Amino acid sequence: MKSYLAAAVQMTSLPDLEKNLTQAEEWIDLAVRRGAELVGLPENFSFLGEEAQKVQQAPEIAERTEKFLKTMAQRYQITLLGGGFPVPAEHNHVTNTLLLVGPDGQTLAQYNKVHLFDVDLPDGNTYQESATVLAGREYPPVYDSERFGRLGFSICYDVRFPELYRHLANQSAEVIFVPAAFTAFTGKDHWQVLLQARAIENTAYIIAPAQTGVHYGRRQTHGHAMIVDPWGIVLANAGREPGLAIAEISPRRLATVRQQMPCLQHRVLSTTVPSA
Ligand SMILES: O=C(O)CNC(=O)[C@H](CS)NC(=O)CCC(=O)C(=O)O
Repeated sequence: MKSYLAAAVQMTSLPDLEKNLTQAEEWIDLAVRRGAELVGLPENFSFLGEEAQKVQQAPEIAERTEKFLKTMAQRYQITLLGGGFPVPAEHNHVTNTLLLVGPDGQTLAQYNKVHLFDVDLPDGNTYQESATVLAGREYPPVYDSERFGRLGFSICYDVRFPELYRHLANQSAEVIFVPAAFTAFTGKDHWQVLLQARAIENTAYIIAPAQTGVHYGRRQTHGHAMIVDPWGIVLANAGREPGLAIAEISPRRLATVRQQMPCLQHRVLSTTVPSA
């Protein structure tokens, strides 16, 4: 692992696959021009729309999205993370699936979102992700990248479940992705705090690509894609407009923080690695 630049993309995805992929490529292109070698796209980057429409279009979305990720990774010679996108599953459901693709176009890691967002918010919006999504049943993997360190994965609402991140830390994760489509309502109070908490308690980098703005109807997301360092410092924050959060991931910084704050060495109650 050497020092490198990572980018968390922030975009306003719409119920329009083609437009979203075009928008995503523009941000990837800019991230690469600015030197990023590891680029993350947010949850639902390729389609964000009505649940029924999502399920109906899932076969096309899944096929085009996977192909897009492989083409982009090869074209720009980067390692690319696609935050969740719908992949057809049984009983007219989909999985909310994340993919990590390498510069040769090969799939390096895959994860199906475990925690589904079934929540009635005080602002009147109701979310019932489980109506269309089949929950993943396995812990996310840690992908050991020689270039980028040990990469851990999660998606959006997962960020509220610290046991998932502790599992990743138990597998020696050093850089953890949290691609999200956080609601505007919860995001203003919870998003940054949760990301910093996950970074601090696991002394790991957090790369959090995000959705922002109004997508359709009353669906509005919080934005603030960010990269947080292992001390909990926000290194980059994309704010509210579509754009990028770019920061250096440094193995020296990681080692320094893990020396200054050796809490991972002081684990008492979760030293056994839970089975998947
Ligand atoms: O809104 C949409 O249509 C798109 N959103 C999503 O796809 C996902 C699943 S519904 N959103 C979250 O997980 C939000 C979590 C969250 O916001 C929190 O934990 O507070």
